[in-house]
Amino acid sequence: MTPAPIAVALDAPDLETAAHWASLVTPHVTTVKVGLELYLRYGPDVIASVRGASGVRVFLDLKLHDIPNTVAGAARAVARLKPAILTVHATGGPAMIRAAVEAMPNTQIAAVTLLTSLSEADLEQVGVSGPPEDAVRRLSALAVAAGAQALVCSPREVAAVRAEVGPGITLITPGVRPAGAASQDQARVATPEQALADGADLLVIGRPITGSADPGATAAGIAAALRRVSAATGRGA
Ligand SMILES: O=C(O)c1cc(=O)[nH]c(=O)n1[C@@H]1O[C@H](COP(=O)(O)O)[C@@H](O)[C@H]1O
Repeated sequence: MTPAPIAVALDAPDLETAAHWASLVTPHVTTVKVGLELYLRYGPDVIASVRGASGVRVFLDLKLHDIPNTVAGAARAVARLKPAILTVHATGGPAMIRAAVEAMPNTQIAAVTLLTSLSEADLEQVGVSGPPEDAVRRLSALAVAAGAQALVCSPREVAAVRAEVGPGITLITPGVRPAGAASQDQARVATPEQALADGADLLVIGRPITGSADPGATAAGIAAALRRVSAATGRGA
């Protein structure tokens, strides 16, 4: 069975747990994601540990956000780890995004538009007013013009982003919750099936898989649901 276009967020407090989750889900998904919790605790070695023998694609989610010179240096520092994807914040602006792209020619730089944990009211508080979709579209166009090959947005905006940037850009959606699952600290969410049907190329899913009693079986179940969407729509998986 072809693995599904899912990046499992390995947000674990220790390396053994993260590596165990990775081994359970890798038969079913294309990618695992290492974020700030693991990277800040264990450093660069964490990448080899979760990649393991399977050689699964590793998405390094550091969400870099600084002046262009500092981001270029940080990107050069992690380039040797050969992650498939590295995140930067789109609000860092075009020069910062371009600095990351130029520093990591062998990694897809993914620009995070507006965090999926922010509601419309939260966005208003930080000065982003109006429908989130408008700002997400604007940041997406800016990031792609600066050389980003991938974008991170909520599944609620993915169709609008696809219309904005066309087919060649990888669209990554966290904020994914199977029907009936708690949204936890995520605000702009949709189901895996909806995210894929609306144009997502890679679904980031963490706690609904890693917090379940059997992460391997849960990942397999979501992968099967995505295959049914693909069969019906011709999209993904
Ligand atoms: O860049 C990300 O991956 C990301 C961007 C975003 O806007 N929202 C978001 O939740 N994420 C990450 O996606 C994962 C979502 O995890 P769950 O909420 O447990 O499914 C976490 O590791 C977040 O750090």
